[in-house]
Amino acid sequence: MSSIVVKGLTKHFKQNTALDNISLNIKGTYGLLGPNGAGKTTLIRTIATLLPISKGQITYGKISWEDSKEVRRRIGYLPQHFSMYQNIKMIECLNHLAILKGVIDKKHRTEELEKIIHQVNLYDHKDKKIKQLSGGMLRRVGIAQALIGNPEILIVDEPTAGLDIEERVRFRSLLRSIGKNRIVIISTHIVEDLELACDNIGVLKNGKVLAEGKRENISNFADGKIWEVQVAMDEIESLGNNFTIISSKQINNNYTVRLLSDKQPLNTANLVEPRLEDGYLALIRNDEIEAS
Ligand SMILES: Nc1ncnc2c1ncn2[C@@H]1O[C@H](COP(=O)(O)OP(=O)(O)OP(=O)(O)O)[C@@H](O)[C@H]1O
Repeated sequence: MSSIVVKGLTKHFKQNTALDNISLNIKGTYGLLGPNGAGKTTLIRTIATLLPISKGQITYGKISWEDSKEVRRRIGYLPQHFSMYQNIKMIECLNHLAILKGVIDKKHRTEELEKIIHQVNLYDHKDKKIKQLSGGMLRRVGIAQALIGNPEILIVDEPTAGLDIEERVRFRSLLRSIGKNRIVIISTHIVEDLELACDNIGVLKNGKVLAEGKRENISNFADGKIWEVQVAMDEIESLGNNFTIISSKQINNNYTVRLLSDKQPLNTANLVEPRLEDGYLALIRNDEIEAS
């Protein structure tokens, strides 16, 4: 499978630089991670051909983004804010979108939609009106419409925003299964979304690429810097003043605190294996130190 190669992409909105000369190699299930305003949506919308390229280039095998018609045939897109007509049945809605996408033959369309709604686990709800669906179901309808035409590239922007924990977990494994035979780009600022769903990660901040690589390579940015220590509740505040606390968990009267520090924070602290979230935090913190 080819990768999407982004080279020297730059995007300005008047004085605001949303993307600053970024280069990426997007393959497999690929997570775009970055804080608010990093440039994720701008990049995603550019890859989806919704924003023009003024500087830089994007290619996929022999296909260049200059030929937006060729690119669009290969892309399915679920935007951050996805909504549909509230008063029609979900299956009718998908049928309508399939016609708009050019799946004209009725038999073929019916078969394809049936396959897709099974794939996204919505078959039992196909006759419900859109307004009767939960947030998670609606996101899955969003994926269903993006899968029409069996695109080689699927792009999803903030896929789990507004979903409860159970729906999130379900949605991540759905993305994982869909990504087996195509490129799936997932943009998010929720690290857990990528921990399970993605093999490759690009980290953006302020329109720049901070790092790109396999998930474990990103985790390794925090190698030797993640500590776990047990403290009493009143010690947490002073720890927080001196170190970056990643998480804390109450166990009986004590707390197990996970924190980021270049040096052993307390004699009782143990070094632990970094996760993706830790590597991401280490990258962001390094960038802040360098910028100050
Ligand atoms: N249409 C626009 N006009 C002006 N500035 C814009 C526009 N779209 C994005 N920007 C700016 O470009 C930068 C990148 O925004 P973008 O939405 O791509 O970031 P993001 O990583 O998706 O953030 P979020 O996670 O908050 O959605 C921000 O500073 C934003 O204010």
